[in-house]
Amino acid sequence: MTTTRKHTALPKARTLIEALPWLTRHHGKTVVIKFGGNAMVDEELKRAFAQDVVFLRHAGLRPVVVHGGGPQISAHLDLLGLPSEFKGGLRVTTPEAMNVVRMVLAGQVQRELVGLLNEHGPLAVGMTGEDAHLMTATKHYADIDGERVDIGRVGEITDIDPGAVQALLDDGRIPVISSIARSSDDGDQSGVFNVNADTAAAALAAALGAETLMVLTDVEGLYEDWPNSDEVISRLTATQLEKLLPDLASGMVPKMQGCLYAVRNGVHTARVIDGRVQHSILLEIFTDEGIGTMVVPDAETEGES
Ligand SMILES: Nc1ncnc2c1ncn2[C@@H]1O[C@H](COP(=O)(O)OP(=O)(O)O)[C@@H](O)[C@H]1O
Ligand SMILES: CC(=O)N[C@@H](CCC(=O)OP(=O)(O)O)C(=O)O
Repeated sequence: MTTTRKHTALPKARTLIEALPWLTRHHGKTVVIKFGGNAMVDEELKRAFAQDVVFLRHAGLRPVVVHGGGPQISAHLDLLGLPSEFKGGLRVTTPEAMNVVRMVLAGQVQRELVGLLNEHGPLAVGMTGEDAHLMTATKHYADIDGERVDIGRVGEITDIDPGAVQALLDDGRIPVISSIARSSDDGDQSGVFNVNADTAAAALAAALGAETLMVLTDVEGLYEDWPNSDEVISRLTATQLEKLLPDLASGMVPKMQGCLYAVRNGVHTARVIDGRVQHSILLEIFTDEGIGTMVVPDAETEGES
């Protein structure tokens, strides 16, 4: 090897070695990654996302993908001349809209992610919360200023049966899950519920005993004083987050509620990271330069990357 080649190769080796403690720490651990609809609109980002997830799998972690698709659902409803209305951060879901939600999430967004992951080998298997009783839900009512509001076929998860996901992970596969739940009511003719994907990812992370919940979105993390400042809170405990929850708005509400639920139910860290940054997952897991916001259980004082 010439001296020049040695010089250019060395930083690459250093980067790999920097990852060694994180590889050791995360080996065999389950990571639930929520890929948000707003971070999913860019082709290059989607490809980089798939590469990162496959990298995690080959590095010995057990990644599970739960995907959103809010913008894609809204675009399709718009195409059909149907309205998109949100109350308390959740889509008002008529039975007609429910059909569109299911079609777009399971038939379009999930298929695309499975395809991108499987460009790297026979790894990804798509399913929805309906499959193998993965997610069971009852009707959820929104709480708007203390009032109980009917928002249609939006579900509240009552039970998770993670058996099928565990089996896929044990088989070395990458489960890719759409946030649609079966109804707990056998007499319910419509059969399925629309669940916010952040909520579904958090519930699944807890049920799987995941080490990490990672929520990718279209902002840098949780802003301390949104929309007035772009100061990101880098780390907070469950109790600190609980105090902030009433002041949060729109899409951040289910995200941070999900993070809180996850760390209060056995998940070691819940992170909100910027899905617009290419390879943000690798940066977050394998380098010292953790980005975004990390939520930890109350007892924990020292962080992990
Ligand atoms: N405190 C906050 N910090 C950051 N973003 C916030 C905050 N409060 C509200 N938001 C809004 O939440 C959005 C993220 O939620 P959402 O649009 O549902 O993302 P995704 O499609 O990734 O699930 C941000 O783009 C921002 O507009
Ligand atoms: C009940 C509810 O609001 N469900 C969401 C499900 C998709 C989702 O959560 O997508 P993002 O992660 O891209 O926002 C919806 O219909 O938009």
